[in-house]
Amino acid sequence: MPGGSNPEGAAAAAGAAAAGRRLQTEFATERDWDQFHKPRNLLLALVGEVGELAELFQWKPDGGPGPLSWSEAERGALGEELSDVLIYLVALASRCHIDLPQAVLAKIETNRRHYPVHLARGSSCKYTELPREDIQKAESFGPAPGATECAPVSRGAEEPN
Ligand SMILES: Nc1ccn([C@H]2C[C@H](O)[C@@H](COP(=O)(O)OP(=O)(O)OP(=O)(O)O)O2)c(=O)n1
Repeated sequence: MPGGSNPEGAAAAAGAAAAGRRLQTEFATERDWDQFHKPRNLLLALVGEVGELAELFQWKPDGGPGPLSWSEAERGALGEELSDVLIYLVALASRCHIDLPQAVLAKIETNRRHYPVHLARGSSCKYTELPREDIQKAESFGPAPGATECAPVSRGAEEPN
């Protein structure tokens, strides 16, 4: 079922994305910025904002406090950069006539198919490396030649972020 076990959450996310797209279209149109918002421009702007997001994390020490413990100012910046990424992503999808909410729901279904709980739980393996005899045949996915099976993730051994 599209939306999986939380259809209300998926519907709310789709509604928020649609509202964001409307507001961003209005923002650009009233500034006569549509001329600057070609797909390539929006993609590069998106990548630039991902870089700004990465800057917030880049010199944090390994094992240091994660984003939940950051200062109020840092968390404010985190919210802004995440928003910039989302705004450009939504604009890019719209400019490319991709129905992003619908595409996201469809992709989540694909992800569920690629990573069945009974095979993927506790494992960080790529789906092509999961031991999936039956699904492998059905979908013609096979491990890459020479690929080694990846080890299940041990919950106790997680790195701090
Ligand atoms: N041509 C533009 C310029 C800006 N924006 C919107 C989308 C982003 O949410 C935000 C990006 O603005 P800036 O380029 O000023 O970047 P920042 O907000 O990240 O500012 P700074 O670089 O100072 O952090 O504004 C836009 O839609 N189209």
